[in-house]
Amino acid sequence: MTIPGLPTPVHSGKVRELYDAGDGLLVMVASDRMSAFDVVLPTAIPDKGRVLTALSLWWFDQLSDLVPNHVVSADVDEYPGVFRGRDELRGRSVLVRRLAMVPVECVARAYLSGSGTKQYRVDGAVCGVPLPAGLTEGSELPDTIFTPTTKATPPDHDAPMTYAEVEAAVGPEQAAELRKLTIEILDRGRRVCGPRGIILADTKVEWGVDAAGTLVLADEVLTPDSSRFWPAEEWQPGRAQPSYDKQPLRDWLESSGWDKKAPGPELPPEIVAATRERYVAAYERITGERFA
Ligand SMILES: Nc1ncnc(-c2cnn(Cc3cccc(F)c3)c2)c1Cl
Repeated sequence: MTIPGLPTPVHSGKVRELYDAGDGLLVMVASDRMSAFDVVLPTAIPDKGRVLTALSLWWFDQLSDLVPNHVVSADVDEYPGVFRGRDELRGRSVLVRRLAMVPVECVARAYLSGSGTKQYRVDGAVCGVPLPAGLTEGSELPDTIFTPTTKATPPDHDAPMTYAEVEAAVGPEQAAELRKLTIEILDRGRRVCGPRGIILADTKVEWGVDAAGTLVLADEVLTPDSSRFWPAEEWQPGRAQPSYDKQPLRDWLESSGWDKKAPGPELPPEIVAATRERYVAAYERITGERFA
């Protein structure tokens, strides 16, 4: 989504852009683009960017007693320069302070799934963390574990890191803080989501360091794009769990005969509507607030 009059993004993700706003500031923008099975689909999901931005901001606020964060403002009328008042950014962007990003994708897991299950089946461990025997896809773990990865540049994939490798990368003090805080964030997210019928299985957070050397929570936090959200009433270890937000889309794609190596197909209106509704429902159930 190139926005006229804005500079070229300093980073373009599958569904997001990052702009330099000068004076040590960045503008993060969440688009309505949807990706599935690692493919960006041609059909946008209306309001997806606004819902995920609102949810992330709500979590930053919920976590503000635990950790400082990079948010400066989410009011586009307060943004600097060419970003100020731009309607294309309203509700789907955040003005943040530029940090020195920690070179580790900080993942915490309370359930075994995806790449974690694959590692477990080979090693009986995930990122070097030994797990009990007898676990399967979707199993709840006895404790929340820290399972970091490298920050690979596409087309390379993020590679699992052992805790010793994190210590070598950032030093033992910061490694201990990354593990403790990342686990605490997932545990807090679970305490909010669980009673509302949503299993928060895992999450990925990104950390930066400010000029004072303090760890600051950056990027997005506890959204369906950075975490696995499962409907609790459908939890069944032993198979891939349905995704709270993506399942209607995944089911349709699988039934449509789409070849996952081919470009993504256009989505029928009812699948777009069902997907939008899942994002809005997740926001309203978690925050207890109506999505406007
Ligand atoms: N506060 C910060 N300071 C320095 N760097 C970052 C940073 C770099 N990359 N990313 C990931 C990303 C966030 C959004 C849109 C994208 F395209 C990519 C975040 C941040 Cl958030």
